[in-house]
Amino acid sequence: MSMTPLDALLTRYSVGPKHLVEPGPSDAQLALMVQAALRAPDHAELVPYCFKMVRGDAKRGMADLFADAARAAGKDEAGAALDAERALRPPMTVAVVARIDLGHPQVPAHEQWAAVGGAIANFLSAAHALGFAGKMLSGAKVRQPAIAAAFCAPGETLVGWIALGTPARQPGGPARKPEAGQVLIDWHPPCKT
Ligand SMILES: Cc1cc2nc3c(=O)[nH]c(=O)nc-3n(C[C@H](O)[C@H](O)[C@H](O)COP(=O)(O)O)c2cc1C
Repeated sequence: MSMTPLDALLTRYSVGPKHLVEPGPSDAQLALMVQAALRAPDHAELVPYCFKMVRGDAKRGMADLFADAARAAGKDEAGAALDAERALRPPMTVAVVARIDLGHPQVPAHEQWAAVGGAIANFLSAAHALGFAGKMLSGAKVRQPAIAAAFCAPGETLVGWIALGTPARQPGGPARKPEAGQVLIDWHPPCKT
């Protein structure tokens, strides 16, 4: 039975790299995820982001960067190996890079960040609708100069990485979330004094 679009939105939840197995998405499936990301609201259609696929030999290169960053942060070889493993484990990793135009005449930075968030959410929901799972991850690594420079041009920000693959465990339903009523509230105009 296929999932309705609303089912996909209501049942998506993050699945971490430990629980992701092959297969990862095909090129055609990745293109659908990116098309879904591009449907997110985006003031003035700035597209203030891009997705960088890490696959094949690039995975090893990212693992080396992660290991070097771990050593630079004072971790021992076991810690460096653990960080390298984070790059190698998921079937596929997609780096999310933001390009926020701080001087845009109409669109302030927070609206551009909202577009980035919408794109990430749509990307993950599309992955889920296609039978995959994933998790957006960041951590201090995104600010590590060598890692940031490896993924970003000047002025860009490394938001983090989406680990992607097939979920290995039975879907257990979405993570605990607030009731809708906690975030959907009636607005009232301020009282005139
Ligand atoms: C930009 C961004 C960065 C994130 N970085 C991390 C992270 O480094 N570690 C982590 O455990 N969760 C991180 N999260 C949160 C997870 O991706 C996930 O959304 C959270 O665990 C809630 O699970 P859910 O998506 O099933 O609601 C990040 C989320 C976003 C949007």
